[in-house]
Formats: sequence, structure tokens, C-alpha cells
Amino acid sequence: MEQTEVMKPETLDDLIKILHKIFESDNINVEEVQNIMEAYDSNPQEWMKFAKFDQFRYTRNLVDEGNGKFNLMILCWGEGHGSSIHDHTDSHCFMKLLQGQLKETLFEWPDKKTCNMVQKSQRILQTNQCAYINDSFGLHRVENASHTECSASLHLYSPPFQTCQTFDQRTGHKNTVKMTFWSKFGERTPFETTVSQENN
Ligand SMILES: N[C@@H](CS(=O)O)C(=O)O
Ligand SMILES: [Fe+2]
Repeated sequence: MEQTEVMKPETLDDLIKILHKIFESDNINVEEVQNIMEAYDSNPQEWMKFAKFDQFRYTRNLVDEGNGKFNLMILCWGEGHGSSIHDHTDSHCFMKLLQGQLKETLFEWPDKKTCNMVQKSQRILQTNQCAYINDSFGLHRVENASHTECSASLHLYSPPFQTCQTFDQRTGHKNTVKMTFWSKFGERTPFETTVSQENN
């Protein structure tokens, strides 16, 4: 029997090195990436310097630019914070829980005629679990439903993207929004003078 070995990253740095290697190739094996991200045992000491929380909404903190092939970031979710329903701009999206839990709700793309938003499924992601989505799966909304604990998740997007579409659950109407970083490589991003509409 053929055995596919999952390399176990010992640290976050180790995980990043392995990801660089994997993404040198143009053919990505989704399951392989998912397994490797899942195999990393979250150690807050290794990622704390990137995890910057905001009082009002979830933050996106860039960790690594993956040689232009992917963006790796840590999203920090305070109690009750969530994203709007959105797509992933035709990219692969891997999402690994580093701390706490997150609720993921999947939706179908809105019906062209009725604009109705149909909820497909819902699940709770646990610490160390790694989920995957792309636009062929539909849309999702992610929430930290806890009123007492914050969550952190490690997201890998390939290819990287800077805008996505958000959807109004009631009307199915969509908007293109710019996605910004709260910090890059552990440093708070300078205040932007342009007002951008964001995904949260
Ligand atoms: N895709 C979202 C986070 S999530 O809700 O999956 C983002 O990159 O901001
Ligand atoms: Fe998402």
C-alpha cells in the first residue's frame, strides 16, 4: 500500500519553509497543504507577535508573502466579531484555527433571478483544524460566536488577492471591497487616509 507521508512542521517558521517549497510548483495538491497546515501544533509563543486585535472588528495581519505565490496571514477575532458573506476571488483559501473556535456558514452563490441567498451548511472549526474553500464551493461567513474568548486563525490565499465581493444576506446584492492589513510582519500598518470599505 502506498503511504503518503505528512511532514510535521515543528514550528511556524518550519511550516512557512515547507509552504514555500510546496508552492514552488504550479500544481497545488489541496489535501497536502491542508494536512500540513493541520499537522502544525499551534504554539501561541510563535505567532503572538503577529496577532494584533482590534476592539471593533476582526483584523488581518500579514505574516509572509510566499514569494509572490501566496499570502499567509493571521486573522484576529474578538468576541462576537465576524466577516460578511464573501467570495475568495478565484483563489485557494486555507484557514487553520490557531486559538479558540470559529463558526463557518456556507452559502450558495445568489440565484441570478431571485437574488436569494441560500444557506448550505454550518460548522464549528476547532483549534488546529484546517478548513478549505474556493469559489466553486460557494460563499462563506466566518464568526467568533464566543462572548468570552477571542480566536485567531492562520489563512493562506493563493494566488494572493486584494479585493473580494461581499453579499447582503437579505437582498443578495454584492459589493467589491478592498481588503487591508492591520499589520504587516508584526508592525502596525500606517493609518490610511483613504476610507476603504472592508469585509467586516
Ligand atoms: N476571507 C476573509 C476571512 S474569512 O471570513 O474567511 C478575509 O480574508 O478577510
Ligand atoms: Fe473567507
